[in-house]
Amino acid sequence: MSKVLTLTPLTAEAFAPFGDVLDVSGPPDKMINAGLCGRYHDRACLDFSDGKAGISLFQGEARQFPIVLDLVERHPDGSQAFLPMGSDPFVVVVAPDEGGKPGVPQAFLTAPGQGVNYHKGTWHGVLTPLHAPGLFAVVDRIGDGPNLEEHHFDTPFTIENEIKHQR
Ligand SMILES: NC(=O)N[C@@H](O)C(=O)O
Ligand code: NI
Repeated sequence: MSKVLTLTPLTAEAFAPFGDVLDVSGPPDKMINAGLCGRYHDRACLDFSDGKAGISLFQGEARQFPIVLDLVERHPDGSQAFLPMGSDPFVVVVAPDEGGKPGVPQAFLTAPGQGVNYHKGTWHGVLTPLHAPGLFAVVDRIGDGPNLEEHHFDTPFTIENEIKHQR
């Protein structure tokens, strides 16, 4: 038996306790390149206990709904940003920390072009594309040690393909 998670549109406000939403909503912070480019400046908190920041490419398998969530993870030593290299929405799952274990997860659907940056230590689902090729640039910590803590839920959650708009 699984518990159903409601999928809601990703908003910066709802995601704020967990990380940053990267998108070009609103006016740019500055115009550059002779007025031909808007710069949305310094929009994510990159935070690494040690090591260095790196950029990797992830090619994730596209998932079909209903999506079963039985695992979340976190990176105690660094933030992790997922920047889609296409315009397909993807599923983002986060959960609050409750005494070292994840609480009830929240599932979000990104708008086309939105990326996310999980703050250091935030419980999150693994990369969950919905469309091939599932190509993402990932900015996270490059350093020693696993920088990974996983939690397997005793009872999995199910994410249905039904978007509920936030009130
Ligand atoms: N393990 C890994 O690099 N990927 C995960 O951290 C993830 O969030 O997808
Ligand atoms: Ni991760």
